[in-house]
Amino acid sequence: MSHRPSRRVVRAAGPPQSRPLPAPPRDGSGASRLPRKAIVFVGPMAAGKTSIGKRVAKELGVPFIDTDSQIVQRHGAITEIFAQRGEAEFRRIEADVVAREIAEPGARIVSLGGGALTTAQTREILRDYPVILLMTTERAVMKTVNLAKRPLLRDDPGAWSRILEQRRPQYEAAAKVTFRTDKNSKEGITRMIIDWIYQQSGKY
Ligand SMILES: Nc1ncnc2c1ncn2[C@@H]1O[C@H](COP(=O)(O)OP(=O)(O)O)[C@@H](O)[C@H]1O
Ligand SMILES: O=C(O)C1=C[C@@H](OP(=O)(O)O)[C@@H](O)[C@H](O)C1
Ligand SMILES: [Mg+2]
Repeated sequence: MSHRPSRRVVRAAGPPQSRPLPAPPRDGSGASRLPRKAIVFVGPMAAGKTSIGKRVAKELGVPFIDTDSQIVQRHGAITEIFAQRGEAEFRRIEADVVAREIAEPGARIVSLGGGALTTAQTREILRDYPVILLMTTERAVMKTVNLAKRPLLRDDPGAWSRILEQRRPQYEAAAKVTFRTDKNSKEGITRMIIDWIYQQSGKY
């Protein structure tokens, strides 16, 4: 039977802290304390999955994979895929890329697109993975989001909240832990996530 770690929600609150990023353990056990499989970032559009995922991977010294980037490399711009082939075809391509990247052995960070969990196959595969949900607010997103790259928001930025409410149950069911990216600096969030990953030692 697969091991199902208990869910824990970390609500980032309070002022940004100045503690440095956690150093890898001095006994050289850092790598052995990491999961031997993908650590997966999920969450709504522009919550920070790509940017925080990249930082966490760099700090841990493990590969970083962004499934949207993989799709763009193989199939061209996401806006073009949506416009010319439709969202259903995009989801099919996305599900294949996610399945392939998640199946690679060894510690690595895999950041998904915000709609990846709308595919049942992806939700099922992720049940036994350390899945980190990044959550934010429409207010915070509207300050930072690059609308040109996100076809679902481009013509209707207010769709962010409506889409989030539709998907929230899927995000919450998949998440083993949640971090708020609207309440902390990128460095602070990165540090908390790395702490959490090391706390998972031996679970995955
Ligand atoms: N505290 C924060 N955490 C994460 N992202 C932040 C934060 N503050 C600002 N941002 C910005 O928000 C945007 C998030 O975009 P991105 O990482 O592409 O999100 P996603 O991959 O979830 O769509 C980036 O431009 C990032 O620089
Ligand atoms: O939420 C979504 O349906 C989407 C999110 C995007 O990724 P980000 O969440 O990284 O912006 C990208 O996959 C595509 O535009 C569709
Ligand atoms: Mg992204």
